Amino acid sequence: MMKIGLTGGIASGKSTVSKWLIDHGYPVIDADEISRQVVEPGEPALEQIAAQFGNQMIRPTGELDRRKLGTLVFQNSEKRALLDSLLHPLIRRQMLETLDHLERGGARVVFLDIPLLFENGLDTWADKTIVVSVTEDNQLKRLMARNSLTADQARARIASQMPLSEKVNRADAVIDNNGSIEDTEAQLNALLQQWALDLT
Ligand SMILES: CC(C)(COP(=O)(O)OP(=O)(O)OC[C@H]1O[C@@H](n2cnc3c(N)ncnc32)[C@H](O)[C@@H]1O)[C@@H](O)C(=O)NCCC(=O)NCCS
Ligand SMILES: Nc1ncnc2c1ncn2[C@@H]1O[C@H](COP(=O)(O)OP(=O)(O)OP(=O)(O)O)[C@@H](O)[C@H]1O
Repeated sequence: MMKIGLTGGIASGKSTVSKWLIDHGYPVIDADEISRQVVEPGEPALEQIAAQFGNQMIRPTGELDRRKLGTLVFQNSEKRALLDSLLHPLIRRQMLETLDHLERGGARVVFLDIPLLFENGLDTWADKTIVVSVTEDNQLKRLMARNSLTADQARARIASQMPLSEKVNRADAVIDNNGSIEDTEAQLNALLQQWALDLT
């Protein structure tokens, strides 16, 4: 089974690319989605977050207050490291389980949509890597719009990751997502053909 690591900078367009892949029948393991599953009400990780970061991180509904925790960890790297140390082992374990399941099911290819692929050395799991890239200006604008953040808040989030330019340098292939979605889809199509991964 060929494993393709899919990454980029925050708000560079990974989810947009992932959605296209899923719509076209490819299996995608989404680390962000798993990171939400492991903190659902009743999960031990949610209790650990309450214990380490305070009960004010849990909403009256019993769910994690993602906005509040995000505001804290993206302006405090020690707190972010603490959160990462709680969640990353759980996320990794779930990803490995799903990989195993897909492998047993005879999948030919799987995409690993992982924002911190290079930061956490998970590119070693992948046969090839794709980075979804945008200019700093587009990244900032899209992140501010999507998450209703100020420019300073958005810059802090961008700064919490490896510079996108460095990810581009490490990638086997780069998708430029500055243009229209159709532009991006055309690049993906071409790449999948080049790598002989088209399903048609
Ligand atoms: C801090 C949290 C609660 C904020 O939640 P929120 O719903 O606002 O954001 P979401 O989870 O959709 O993440 C949005 C993007 O932020 C970036 N990001 C998230 N966590 C981190 C992190 N620890 N370090 C650097 N970038 C991160 C990623 O690019 C991600 O795609 C959440 O991101 C979280 O639990 N992060 C820790 C787990 C993690 O590392 N997730 C990302 C990779 S698996
Ligand atoms: N080609 C495009 N043109 C205009 N807007 C776009 C384009 N691609 C993505 N967007 C928008 O930019 C924002 C970020 O895209 P997306 O959520 O796919 O990024 P991401 O890399 O998955 O982000 P994160 O790392 O935060 O999960 C979204 O609001 C999305 O709708």
